[in-house]
Amino acid sequence: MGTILDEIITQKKAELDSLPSGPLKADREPVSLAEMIKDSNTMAVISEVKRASPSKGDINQSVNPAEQAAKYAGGGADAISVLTDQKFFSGTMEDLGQVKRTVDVPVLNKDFIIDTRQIDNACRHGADVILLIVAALDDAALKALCGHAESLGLDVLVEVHDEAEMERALRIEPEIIGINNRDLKTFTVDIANTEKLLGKYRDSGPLFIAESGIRTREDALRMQCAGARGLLVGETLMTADDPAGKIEELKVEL
Ligand SMILES: O=C(O)c1ccccc1NCC(=O)[C@H](O)[C@H](O)COP(=O)(O)O
Repeated sequence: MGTILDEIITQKKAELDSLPSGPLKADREPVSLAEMIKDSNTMAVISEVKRASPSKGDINQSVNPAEQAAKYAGGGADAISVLTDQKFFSGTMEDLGQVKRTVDVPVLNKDFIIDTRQIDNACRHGADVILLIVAALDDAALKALCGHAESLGLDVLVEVHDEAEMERALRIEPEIIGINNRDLKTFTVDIANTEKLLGKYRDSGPLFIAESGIRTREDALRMQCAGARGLLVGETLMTADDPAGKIEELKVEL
């Protein structure tokens, strides 16, 4: 039986031919996530708009993405991540556009990108950063998609979960690597995964972001001690009574 990632990628392939085409916004100047992280003296908190997920089902279906992003920005979010996959996460590209029109910080299109047409579409909707998941791509595709995004002025967050993926990611010399604490095959979440990988790779060059399962200031401190420069936080913020206050709690000093 295939994994959820296999299912999602199959769906993405089926959607490719119906993606809109047309001009890219040639005059726009994407905001750099890497520069934002480098300039910050606290952990960068990439705050996610996430209505639902395969592991949790409904999280916050009634959210207004623009209002949520404004709350995040008010709490000092360094970037906003928008999950745009419709079938598995109940997101849309329109969510991304709304968020981009609301905030000044970099906006990440969090989706399952396997083709340059998805990157073009992300660019059209105002993305500053795209995600490339190493587990979903072979080496040639990873390199080509990264190059395509960079040619459009977009930053790339390259996501890994284990050592083999880290070795593959490092070969393309990315500026930012996200370590996902969620195993996309089993849905097990353990923030010790970031500690384990950074124990070996923290001085290998990229800026590291700890992704998934971050709930408390103590978690943030653990990630900071491990060598991460930022956090990607979804469910904790989407279910918080006071998302801005939660972001302030997670923004630990470096
Ligand atoms: O969240 C899931 O269930 C999921 C399942 C399959 C592929 C990706 C998935 N999540 C995407 C993410 O990486 C997270 O939304 C992100 O890291 C935030 O995680 P969390 O703070 O635990 O909501």
